[in-house]
Amino acid sequence: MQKNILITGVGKRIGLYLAKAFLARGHRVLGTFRTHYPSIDALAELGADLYQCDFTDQAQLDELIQTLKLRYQGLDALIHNASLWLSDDDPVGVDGVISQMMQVHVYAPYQLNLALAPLLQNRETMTDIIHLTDYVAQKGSKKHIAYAASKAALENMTLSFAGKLAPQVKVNAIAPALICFNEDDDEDYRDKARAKSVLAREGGETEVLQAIDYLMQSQYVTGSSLALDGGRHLK
Ligand SMILES: NC(=O)C1=CN([C@@H]2O[C@H](COP(=O)(O)OP(=O)(O)OC[C@H]3O[C@@H](n4cnc5c(N)ncnc54)[C@H](OP(=O)(O)O)[C@@H]3O)[C@@H](O)[C@H]2O)C=CC1
Ligand SMILES: Nc1nc2c(c(=O)[nH]1)N=C([C@H](O)[C@@H](O)CO)CN2
Repeated sequence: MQKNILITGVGKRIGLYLAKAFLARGHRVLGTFRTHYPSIDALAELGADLYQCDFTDQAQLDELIQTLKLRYQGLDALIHNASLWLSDDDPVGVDGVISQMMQVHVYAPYQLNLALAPLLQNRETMTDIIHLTDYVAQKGSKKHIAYAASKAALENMTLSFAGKLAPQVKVNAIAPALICFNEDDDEDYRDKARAKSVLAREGGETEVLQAIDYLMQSQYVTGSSLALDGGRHLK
């Protein structure tokens, strides 16, 4: 059965991988993006409905929400993937770092969940909200304090929304550690990053898709967080 699946941050990497995977299965992908890469045109060619929205701009978020509520009757899954990995010493300054982290990882998911809940409740079967958090939500991070705090808030919202939207909507988190390196990560960084977990490897985007598949097919899991961390907590 074709599902309507909203994925935020589909322009690159994990979000792009997920959008392509669900399109290949014949589902209707609604994708939000900030930067218009060639990948956005490729997703449009594949049939995705694409919406440009910078989640740090409230007016753009308001417009996105109004458009989605007007255009779609129902939603089967809302996957909060969009994220910015800013370090605390980013040139934007500490006030810019904390506000962007909260806007992208907390304000936008909070507003989208509340606004789109009626669409998620307008289905015969159970539907899903999935928050992409991070291992550091539970552990903290010395160099990404604001990032980790915002992901911890997103993790906590998983609990609140799971209680609020049950039994129609399941709400779960996926807490990855090392899924995919960035292009500019040098070998020394990569070696050190892999060594942080007992499995000592990069998880790969497929791990995230498999975790989403598990959560979406489940009839009994909500308010949970799936750790995709290679056993990093065991080190
Ligand atoms: N990659 C990894 O190893 C890990 C990833 N995660 C989490 O998994 C998810 C996907 O990770 P990954 O693919 O690496 O993420 P990326 O940082 O590579 O991409 C995230 C996407 O979010 C978009 N985005 C960033 N800022 C905004 C904004 N202000 N408004 C709207 N969209 C925005 C980006 O758009 P743009 O291209 O314009 O910047 C991009 O398309 C994230 O939530 C991340 O925190 C957690 C742990 C490890
Ligand atoms: N939005 C993003 N969040 C995170 C990223 C990323 O590239 N974008 N990368 C990581 C790292 O993989 C880290 O877990 C290990 O280096 C974390 N979050």
